[in-house]
Amino acid sequence: MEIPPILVEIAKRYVPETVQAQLLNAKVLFQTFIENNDEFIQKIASYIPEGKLNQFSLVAAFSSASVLLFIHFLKMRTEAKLAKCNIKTVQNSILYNWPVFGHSLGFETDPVDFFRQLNAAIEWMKASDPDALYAYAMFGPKPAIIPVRPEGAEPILNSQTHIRKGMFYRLFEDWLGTGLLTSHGSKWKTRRRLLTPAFHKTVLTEFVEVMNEKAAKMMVILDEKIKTEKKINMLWPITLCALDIIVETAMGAESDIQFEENNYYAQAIFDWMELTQIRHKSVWYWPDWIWALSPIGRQQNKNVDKMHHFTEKVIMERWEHYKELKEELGDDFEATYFAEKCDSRGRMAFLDTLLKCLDQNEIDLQGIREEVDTFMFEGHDTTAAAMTWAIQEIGQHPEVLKKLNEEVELVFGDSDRPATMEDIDKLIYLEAVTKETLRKFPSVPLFAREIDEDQEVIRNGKKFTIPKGAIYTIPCYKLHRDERHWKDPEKFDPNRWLDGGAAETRYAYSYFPFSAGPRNCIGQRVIYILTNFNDISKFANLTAKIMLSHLVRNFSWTSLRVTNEIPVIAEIITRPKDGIDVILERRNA
Ligand code: HEM
Repeated sequence: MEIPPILVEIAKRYVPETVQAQLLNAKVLFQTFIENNDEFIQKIASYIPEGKLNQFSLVAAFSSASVLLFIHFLKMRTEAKLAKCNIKTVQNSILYNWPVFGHSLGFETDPVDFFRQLNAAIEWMKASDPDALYAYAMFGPKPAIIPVRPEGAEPILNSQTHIRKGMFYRLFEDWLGTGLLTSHGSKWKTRRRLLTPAFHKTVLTEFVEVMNEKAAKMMVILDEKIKTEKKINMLWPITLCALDIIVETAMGAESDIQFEENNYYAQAIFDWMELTQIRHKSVWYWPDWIWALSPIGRQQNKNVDKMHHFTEKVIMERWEHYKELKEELGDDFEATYFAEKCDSRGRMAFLDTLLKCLDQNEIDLQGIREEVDTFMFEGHDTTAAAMTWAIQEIGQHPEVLKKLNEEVELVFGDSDRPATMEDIDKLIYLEAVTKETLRKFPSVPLFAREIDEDQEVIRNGKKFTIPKGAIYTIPCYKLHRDERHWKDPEKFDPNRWLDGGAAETRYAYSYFPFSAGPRNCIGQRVIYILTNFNDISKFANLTAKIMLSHLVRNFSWTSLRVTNEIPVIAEIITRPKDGIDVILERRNA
């Protein structure tokens, strides 16, 4: 679709440059929609009787105008209410507020630019009003409320009332159904209670063995790589290793995904992520029926079928094994199965805890699939992203790598034995490195809640009201870098987390990479229980620590790019655009 040159000329002369950019953005969005849905549009057109096009267009134009006017009226009413609630929006030059559609059309389509824009909007709001706790953006008549200071996150995260996830999470349901991440109300409460024992110490101790085994395999792969490649992009090997770990720990399925370049399950997961991110950014794909009819929606269905097929097969095989053993062992079953006979290698998996619930009619097979899929989704990419950023920061700070080398030498000496839980507890500096990495790069950059009741917040004598119906969107990445809470927030400084460091007395909501309150990450219990730490500030990511300790014991490396110059993509997960390149060398080669 071409815009008449006269309009282009008028726009160039009289419309400010920032608004011109937003107009171009809207044009790209519209064109992408037309291109991707050509078939669908043709189909709609085929229903219009021949010769009736003009009449049809008139009725359609009139009805559309009425609907748009109504939406615009609702939008204006909401914005007037927000002004009374002391919540403002950003200047149009940062993010344009369109009639009817609000800010939704003004968001950058490129994920790196989108994230920069969001962060710039938060900075602008803080600079323009030092007392501001929140900013809003409109998605048509629906407001998204964004805390711009950590103090604004506390009332919602801490609440037992606001536990419903934001509407964006619906886009994960084609794969995850309504499992722990996406469900709410009594279903969520029941599932959370059922799943908590899956993180019991006996289950988790088995994981250390799996993690060591998979990390050792990654060392073999890296050894092979450095023979032929000068610079190595670490994102891919780390992601595959994390996926290998979660396939075995969640499902108990023997997995060698790291060595199988074309593994169909891994491929389906990566394709699903990519297409979900496209859907996330494209409002027109949100209604399920448009998505289902669109070519990429159909492609996505195939990915979902593949992933469900894989999980269902594993669940059924393990369930049959469970039932057979139950019959064979009678009264001894419980003690034997959970102690040593879960599979031929005597290993427990999250799935085994769920099978017991199935046996006691507390969950059905579909419920089990939802939860296993949820662990797959939440468990691998989060860890892989954190690891990747840690490797980047370590490779850019030789003094950090030196301290890590000294620490692993002290704990492991020359031995290449697997890491035990006791070893992991002793790696205090490595723990500080993982915490600082998750401060600068929390794996989940944004998370959201749907507000079911008005929530009042009083701060420095000023009252803010987060209205019912708002999507409350928490920019974890930006709040972790708040200059009122962290000195030199852009600096990577693991010393903050050592004894006497600034993090010891920090405000709790200035750092929450695992979220906080009732809907926090159930995966963090892995660390919590195993290490017997009573203080939440002492957790570290077990998987990341085991994988990183293997890496530090075997290799040294230098990062080829400066961290703060790497473009960050923050859609579902915070990751470096194009991964990270390092020069990797065998230690003591
Ligand atoms: C570095 C590693 C990880 C980070 C940074 C992380 C972070 C988070 C965050 C921020 C949330 C809240 C998300 C939201 O409200 O939308 C969450 C939820 C969750 N995480 Fe993790 N996670 C990690 C690892 C894991 C692992 C290893 C598992 C499972 C094995 C896991 C399972 C879950 C589940 C099931 C939820 C939903 C909990 C609920 O709503 O009740 N996560 N995680």
